[in-house]
Amino acid sequence: MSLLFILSSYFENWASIIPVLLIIYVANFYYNYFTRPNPLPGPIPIPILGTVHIIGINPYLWYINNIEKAGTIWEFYIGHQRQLVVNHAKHLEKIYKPTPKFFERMELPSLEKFGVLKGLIFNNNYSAWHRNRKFVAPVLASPKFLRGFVISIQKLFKESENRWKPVIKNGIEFDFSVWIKCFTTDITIHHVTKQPSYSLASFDTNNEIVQSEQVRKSLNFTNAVIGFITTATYLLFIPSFVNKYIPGFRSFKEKCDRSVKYMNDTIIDIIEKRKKELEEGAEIEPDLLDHLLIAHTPRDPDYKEYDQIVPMKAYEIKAILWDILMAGVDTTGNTFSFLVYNVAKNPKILAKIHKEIEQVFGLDPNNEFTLEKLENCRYIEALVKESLRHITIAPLTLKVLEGEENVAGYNWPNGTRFWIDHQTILNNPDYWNDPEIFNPDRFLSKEYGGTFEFSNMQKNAYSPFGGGIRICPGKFMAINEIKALTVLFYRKYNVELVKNNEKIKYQFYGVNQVYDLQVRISLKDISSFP
Ligand code: HEM
Repeated sequence: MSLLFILSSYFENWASIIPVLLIIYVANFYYNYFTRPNPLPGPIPIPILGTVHIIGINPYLWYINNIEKAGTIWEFYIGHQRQLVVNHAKHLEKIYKPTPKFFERMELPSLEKFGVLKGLIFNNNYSAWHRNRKFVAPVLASPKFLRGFVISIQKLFKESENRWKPVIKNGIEFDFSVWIKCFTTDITIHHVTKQPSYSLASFDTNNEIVQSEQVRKSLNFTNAVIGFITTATYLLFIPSFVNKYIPGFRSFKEKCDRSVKYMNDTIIDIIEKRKKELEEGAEIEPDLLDHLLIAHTPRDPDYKEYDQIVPMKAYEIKAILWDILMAGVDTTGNTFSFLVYNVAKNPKILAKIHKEIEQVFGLDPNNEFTLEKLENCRYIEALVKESLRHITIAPLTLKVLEGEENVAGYNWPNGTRFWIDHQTILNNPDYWNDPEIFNPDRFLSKEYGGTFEFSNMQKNAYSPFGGGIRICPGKFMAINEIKALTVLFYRKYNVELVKNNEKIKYQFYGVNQVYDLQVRISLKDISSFP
């Protein structure tokens, strides 16, 4: 204030101080930039925007164009905040240690008011996060939960098949990237919250399902779920100053806020309704919501009278459901789109899939199958792993350092932000033979006809689900969902690209989002099995 006072006495009015303040701000910004410790390669930032104007919201694309200069660790800026990008597995050793040292993630203060930062993904309070993780992670990985999930997937797929029935004889064409997003949205909403969800029915019927109040509400909710990941990415990469004061950005931010509020209110309604049903004696089902509502209460089959653990509060459950809806939809959906594209391009891989399906499930393309059967699909498992490696849907994850640490040969202060560049690590020729080639055999042992280069791999070179204490808790759910979908499609249908010579199109919005993937689905001649 006193500086402003002194300055104001030199100028005739307040407005004339503004350019001087700006000059001071810019000079201070560049002084800090040019004297920063451990200068690394990266684009030079400008005040307020940082490097967003050069690299957009996908630092990976900037990196690809500047790979020679970048080295194994480089930097970019969001506003005035320095960000480091690590793209070598050898630098991950300390970051993935099972300690809270790299626990913190990005801050999204604009979502604070909705209470969604109190779950897992964006929770930066270690003890609150730890409590939630202990409730959630064991359920998502439990055979009981996964068994029910595999059955739900088959039921939902059957519904789509029934709608295809009248037209499938001549084959059907549609944008697979949209179909799969509807599928993963419905299955996640249904299996996590038990609510009916109609986005797949709406897609299959070209929006001609009966628009009852329930359907309309459900579709609004689905749109909010799908839009949320874009919102979160936007809030993360666009500095808050820009969102607050620049008109176009401000109105977009307000629209995001309305959608987040709608999603928030709907999730609260779902929890309250189910809580009441359970209190009135409804039967417990093996989904996540019921589990979280009853855990450590007298209705919990493992309940002990002197249990010290306090049951989950509604606000904690809300934040967790929010997380799962956000993390479970686009991730699996886009991974499966990449898989479908790569299988369509590789007839030899398709033949191996058919062979394994015949061995494990026999020739009946309508059999209901179990989680245990899926576990026997070694080739399909390798195929899923390779899909996650070749173009990984989560190319970047952020970890924030607490305290000081030496990473990549440099000492870094408290609060340093490390982005792990999974896409580059998963495609580094130092770790992978011909990484650009889509080859599931690299994950398969020699005994099963593979090359198994995976077994000699550099530590941490394969971490599409992240690593350390915050490794993805939905890993088994995702892998089983993609495996089940692979079986359901390829045992019964031909899945071809409409434009076979076109490359897959995708863009980074929080995850790599595939778009405009036109496919043709037709009934397979079952006798064509090898
Ligand atoms: C192909 C599918 C998926 C991929 C590639 C993926 C990848 C990731 C990655 C890279 C992280 C960050 C881990 C880290 O910080 O080191 C993460 C976190 C997370 N994922 Fe997934 N994920 C997938 C599917 C799912 C599914 C299906 C769910 C839930 C049903 C889920 C729930 C979560 C949650 C809750 C977190 C935050 C964990 C925490 O901070 O403690 N993910 N995932």
